Amino acid sequence: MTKTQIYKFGGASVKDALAIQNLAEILRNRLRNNFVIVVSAMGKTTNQLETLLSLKLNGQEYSENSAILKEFHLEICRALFPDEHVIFPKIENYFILLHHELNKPISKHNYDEYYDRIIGFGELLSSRIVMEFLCSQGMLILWQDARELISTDSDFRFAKIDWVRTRRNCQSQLKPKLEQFPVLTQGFIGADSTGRPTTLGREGSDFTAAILAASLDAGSVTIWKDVPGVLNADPKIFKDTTLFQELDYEQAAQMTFYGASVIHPKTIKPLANAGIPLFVKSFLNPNESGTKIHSLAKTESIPTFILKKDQILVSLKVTDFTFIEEKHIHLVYEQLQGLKLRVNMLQTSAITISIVIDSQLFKLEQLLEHLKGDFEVRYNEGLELLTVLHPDHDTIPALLDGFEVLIEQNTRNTIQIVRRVK
Ligand SMILES: Nc1ncnc2c1ncn2[C@@H]1O[C@H](COP(=O)(O)OP(=O)(O)O)[C@@H](O)[C@H]1O
Ligand SMILES: N[C@@H](CC(=O)OP(=O)(O)O)C(=O)O
Repeated sequence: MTKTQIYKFGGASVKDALAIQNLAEILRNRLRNNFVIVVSAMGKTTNQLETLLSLKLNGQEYSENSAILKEFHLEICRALFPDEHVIFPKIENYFILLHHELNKPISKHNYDEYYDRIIGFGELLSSRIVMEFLCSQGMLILWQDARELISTDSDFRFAKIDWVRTRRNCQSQLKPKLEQFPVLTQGFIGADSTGRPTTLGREGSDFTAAILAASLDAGSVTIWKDVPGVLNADPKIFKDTTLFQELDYEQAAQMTFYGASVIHPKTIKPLANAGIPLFVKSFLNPNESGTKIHSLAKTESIPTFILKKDQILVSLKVTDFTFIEEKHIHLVYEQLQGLKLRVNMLQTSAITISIVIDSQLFKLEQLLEHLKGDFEVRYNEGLELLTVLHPDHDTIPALLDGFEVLIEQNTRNTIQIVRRVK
């Protein structure tokens, strides 16, 4: 039997009717049995659902935003389907369910669980629309609710995978279907052991594709993007980028760790462990080879630039005339872990620990609250963290033109700079 192939289509590849028609063309000659299609929410739908949530949290009116989101999906459907198509009542139905959920009470304390009940509607809507469109184009495909496959713990918004149960679900529920038909499902969403919806972290649909691949012993995963493949920098930010034809799993994992957003950071590990190749290809030029990420004996080291925006630099100074010791670092990490915050950069001096973290709703105030008893705390928001892997030192000054550098860290293979626009 041929091995399963997995295609993942992200928000940009399903952002409007033309994009969905293009997706269908990509699939037309490639589709076969043992084929899983994973889709994300359309365009910026997840951000819009986050806006709905914050309006609800602040007790503000959200009905207009919800109406705009519904109209966005209906307009795409009007361009793809005849008026009487079943998709229209289905969309109505999803919005009734969404409002039913939004009518429930929300607070800071149940926010994460509430978030996961709401945010997955983007994927549910897009997967229905794409599935119906593919069927209307003569491609018979089964729709699968990913929450029946992706089993997680109850760590809402950042749920961790229960690999044993997920594998069991995939083998017992998905595999028999795949022997007959291609299956389309949602990225990003799962459910805990009691069936409550969970999500895998923003941009987690790439990770879903990798989880399904590992659980099905798949032959390959292809993620379709609006770029030619993995480049040595984000082409939306940097000029003159170079395409990697191939990358070793480790190189790719390192790039994603520092924030190369083209692939979700958790995607590489399950694929590397199972030796499943990952292809990153352009949905705009689907016949181009893109980037193949697999096990390589020899790797190329060209300068690679990664920029993370919305960073916060927190400086923690000891107040009792001691010097920084392991116990201080331990304390800081313990608080960060409790708040599910990752350190993007750490620097210590005699009396100060400096950490760089992503800006996240509520998190900074909670962190400051927890640490103010042990440290004198200062922070700077609105910063950028620039990481250069395999730096060519001549190019660095140009990257700092017009910026103020707050901290900098150099190793032989990596430079990290926290900068702010002057
Ligand atoms: N090193 C890189 N190579 C290619 N694209 C990159 C890189 N770093 C960041 N990107 C950005 O990743 C984007 C594609 O990822 P993403 O927006 O998450 O896709 P989708 O949501 O459609 O799956 C590109 O449009 C590009 O701006
Ligand atoms: N829709 C979710 C999950 C996701 O992975 O999306 P995308 O594939 O468009 O990055 C998000 O925006 O976070």
